[in-house]
Amino acid sequence: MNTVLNAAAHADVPPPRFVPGPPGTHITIRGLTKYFAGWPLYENFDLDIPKGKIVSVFGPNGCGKSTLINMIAGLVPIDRGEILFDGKSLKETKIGYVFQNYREALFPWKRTIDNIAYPLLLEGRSKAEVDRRMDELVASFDVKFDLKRYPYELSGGQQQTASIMRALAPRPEVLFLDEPFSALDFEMTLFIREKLQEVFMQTGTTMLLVSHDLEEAVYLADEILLLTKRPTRVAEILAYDDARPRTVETLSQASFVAAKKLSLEIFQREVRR
Ligand SMILES: Nc1ncnc2c1ncn2[C@@H]1O[C@H](COP(=O)(O)OP(=O)(O)OP(=O)(O)O)[C@@H](O)[C@H]1O
Repeated sequence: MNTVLNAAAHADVPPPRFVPGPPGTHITIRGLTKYFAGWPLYENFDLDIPKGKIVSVFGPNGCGKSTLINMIAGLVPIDRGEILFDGKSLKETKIGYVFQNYREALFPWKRTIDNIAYPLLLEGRSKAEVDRRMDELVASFDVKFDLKRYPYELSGGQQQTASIMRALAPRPEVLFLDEPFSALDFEMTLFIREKLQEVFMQTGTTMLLVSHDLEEAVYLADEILLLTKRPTRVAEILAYDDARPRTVETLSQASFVAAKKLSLEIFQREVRR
């Protein structure tokens, strides 16, 4: 009886009116709800992600940073809600994804060059188009290693470089990066961080970056999205607008130090809550 009454009451509630984001919004998330094992991770979560910016996602352990980008990228199904890219669905949007674990991301049976070209072949590009795009990518990444090698013959940093090149090959509208540096040594982290910044400055691709390292999250970001503990909400969105290219000098600039300090304070406040 109760079920029937509840069902009728539910049916009477009109779905919330879709409210678009402010001008400059790329990704609009409305009413996003996701439960794991009966527990809410996100409940009626709204967010506007700006176009042509790098947004770093930062928050307490297990608050759902990876799940958030995975839901936006369509890798994890959502229970309820709507996610639109410039008003379009995910199916109508070209995206790229860089995984933390590059060792499992590249096809081991394909040469590195064929891994990178793979999404272009999936799109049905001609050989001439693929060759042209590959030349551009090699030039823009200033690749010094042999792309004819298999992934397992490359260093971790070289493999992650190849993963990023593959993700960028089809010129995605949005690039998702889930802790892309966490399996790299310090030298490679610096190298790939600079490459990403260069690519961003060349292309203006919207990027969503999950990072566990606050310095790295702030360094690359135009916005730092700080999340609460679960059920996860937006704690705050901080703008960080130091000029690019950001360099080693940026790290000691007052504006950078202030953005990092404020992010840390919000993070600590949320962890203690
Ligand atoms: N497939 C799943 N089944 C059940 N629970 C899951 C699943 N995926 C994620 N979770 C849970 O959802 C929560 C958020 O996970 P997620 O990996 O998105 O968090 P995160 O903020 O990226 O974590 P971390 O800071 O540890 O990297 C965690 O409590 C996790 O255990």
